[in-house]
Amino acid sequence: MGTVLDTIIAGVREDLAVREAATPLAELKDRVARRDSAIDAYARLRKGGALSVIAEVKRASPSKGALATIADPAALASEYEAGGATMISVLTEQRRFGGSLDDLAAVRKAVDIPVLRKDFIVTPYQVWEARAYGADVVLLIVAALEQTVLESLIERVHSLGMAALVEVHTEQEVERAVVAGARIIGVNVRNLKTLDVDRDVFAAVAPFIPDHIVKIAESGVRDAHDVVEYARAGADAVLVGEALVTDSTPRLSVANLVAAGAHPSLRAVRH
Ligand SMILES: O=P(O)(O)OC[C@@H](O)[C@@H](O)c1c[nH]c2ccccc12
Repeated sequence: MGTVLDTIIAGVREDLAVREAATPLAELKDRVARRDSAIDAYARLRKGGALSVIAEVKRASPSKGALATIADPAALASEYEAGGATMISVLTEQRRFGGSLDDLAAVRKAVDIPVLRKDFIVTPYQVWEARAYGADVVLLIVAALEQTVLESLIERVHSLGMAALVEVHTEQEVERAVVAGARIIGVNVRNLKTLDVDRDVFAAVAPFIPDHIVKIAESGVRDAHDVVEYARAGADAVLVGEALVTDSTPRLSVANLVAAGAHPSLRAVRH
């Protein structure tokens, strides 16, 4: 039996085959050529001493099923932006997360901050697709990719002017990410085999990430306290999904998380 990750990727590949048959790569390339260039997410995340909040548009998850009825993803993203989010993450995987490329395009039109395509990217076609639909950043999951594939996907992402958020779970995966040329690394504290969240994983793995690389703590943020803990452990940014999509006041909640990450007591640990 394969893992949850294997199952998700099998579905992603099936859906991808349908889109590839409908839209040739050449057509995507034409659309990419007509777009404005991507926003420099690396610079935005690096800028300023304060911790950045990346707010996610997430309708469902494999662990919890449906999370929220998001009638208007663009409106939600605008609330996140107004609350002070540095970047918006949009789930585009359909089967388990209920997302779509239409969500990505809608969010892109609504906000002026970088937008991340959160999906299970395994081929260059999906990278072109991300750019064609307006993504500035693409998620690449080390555990899902052979080293040579990871390297070539990072190169493709960079060559299209985008940034790669390279997701890891362990020290060994950090090493693979660094060797492959990652500039932004996210430690996902959700175990992709058991789907359990263990926030201590960030503090255990982050010290192995070199200083020049942006460090993102992914998953499990419930409140300001969790943000402060991740910041103390060296996070430059936190990526928050469930807590925000299930909140009735997302703008205020983002603002609270941003304020927690900017607290003066964190200045000593942030450089
Ligand atoms: O909803 P949470 O616990 O705040 O987590 C957000 C984000 O980290 C999570 O959605 C995520 C992290 N890595 C992923 C990879 C694929 C899909 C989803 C994810």
